[in-house]
Amino acid sequence: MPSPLRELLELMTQSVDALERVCEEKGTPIPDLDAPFTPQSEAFRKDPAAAEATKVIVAAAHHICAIVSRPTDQLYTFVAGPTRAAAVRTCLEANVSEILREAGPSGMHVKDIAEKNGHDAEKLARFLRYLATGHIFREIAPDVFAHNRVSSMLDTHKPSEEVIAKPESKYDNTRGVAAQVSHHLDLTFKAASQAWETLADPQTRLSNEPEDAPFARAFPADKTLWNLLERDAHARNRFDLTMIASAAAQPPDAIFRAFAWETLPADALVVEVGGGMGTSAFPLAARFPRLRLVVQDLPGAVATAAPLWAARLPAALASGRVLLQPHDCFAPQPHAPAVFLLKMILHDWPDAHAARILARLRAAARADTVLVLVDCLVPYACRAAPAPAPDGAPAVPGAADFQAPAPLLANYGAANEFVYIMDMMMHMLFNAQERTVPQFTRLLQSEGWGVRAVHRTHEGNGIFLQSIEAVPI
Ligand SMILES: C[S@@+](CC[C@H](N)C(=O)[O-])C[C@H]1O[C@@H](n2cnc3c(N)ncnc32)[C@H](O)[C@@H]1O
Repeated sequence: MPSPLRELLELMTQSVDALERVCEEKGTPIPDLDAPFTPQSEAFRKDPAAAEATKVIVAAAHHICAIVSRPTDQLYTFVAGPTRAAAVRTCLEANVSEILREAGPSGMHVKDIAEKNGHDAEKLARFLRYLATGHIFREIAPDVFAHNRVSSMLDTHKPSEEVIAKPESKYDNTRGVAAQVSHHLDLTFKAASQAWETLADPQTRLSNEPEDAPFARAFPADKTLWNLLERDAHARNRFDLTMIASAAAQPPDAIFRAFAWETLPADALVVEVGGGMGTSAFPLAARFPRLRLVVQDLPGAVATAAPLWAARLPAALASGRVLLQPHDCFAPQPHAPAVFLLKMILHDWPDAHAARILARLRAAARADTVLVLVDCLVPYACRAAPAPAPDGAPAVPGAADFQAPAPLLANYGAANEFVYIMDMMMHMLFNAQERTVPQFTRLLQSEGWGVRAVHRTHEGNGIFLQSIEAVPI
């Protein structure tokens, strides 16, 4: 009987073989860790067999580390979270990425980096060396650092002189990942520092109110992230870019697979609740110009979104096909559309609040209204049979999690860690959560919605921004 270590190694070997085979057939190289990211460097992932092989390799590699590492070393991969985060934040906000991009593949001595950004060279070298040890940046000669594929994600692609001179507009008009990292390392990081204090306090321990989240303890004047974003235009802009980055992490046509939009009649009304910058509404309006779309959000978000629409799809607003509407999702819903779309909305709210949002939509819904939720679907870490459908009804298509081959963790372990990271972030920021399919099912049912189908895609690992279709019951 082979040991788990051998079995994991065997899975890894088979997956490396499969990955190399697909990459050779498709002409999509396995990326070079030492070269900066390009969209082409990730092209191999589009193939489902390559994506599956990648997940198994990552999950098996981490699982093997957990078996053979000293337990304290393994523990410290988590204990060191704040230290790791602080090192990334330092290099991000000290504009090291922009400086190193301009230096090119031969890199730059840390004294020259410090000369440009005005920081202490010795300290910068230590942060950079720590990150290089985690495969973020490279130390290519003593104290000489260069980008690699991972560190290049921190680059805004703006001139270093500009971001050093104008830090407040550093993330404006960027493609988003650096802004997303900045948002998390600033607001989420500070909120996370208060997670235990919030749970230790009997006043907040059992509360699920957003005003009692760790965020509120870190930012007592604002209480919620939404209040902070309404008063701080820089933070709002950076947050909106995080949504654009999340959308960019998905294939551009992902929203088209969330629901069969083509089955809607001409002039059908789609209301997107909390539509933000239109990461879904833009592609929908462009591909289905006969649909009518109402994109609702808080006034600050609508004000930021309006010029984006005016620039990208001016005809949509001018013709009245797309309406941007300031609307609080806790207020009565004024429309009875063919489809309500909520993407990354319910994960921002604890159950009681999410139920109130769903109740407003149910009260406004027609008998044939469809509710489309796009959110993460959290898998269990263990092997679990799909939850039985209520009253012996047939199982909901797509409800079962994708499961990894044994002895990997059923949820593909570290390969899917991002969904648990997001779940923790939702806790820190909002007292909210990502949900399992059974949790969504119960929540929806409590407000008169029945789950009709779950749509999972390989690109999202069956987890990231998948969709649930629900109908009035
Ligand atoms: C996580 S973002 C998702 C944005 C968008 N659906 C997307 O996927 O790009 C959540 C959105 O909910 C909006 N929001 C927060 N509170 C709201 C409320 N009470 N009513 C309506 N929208 C709200 C935020 O402004 C933000 O744009």
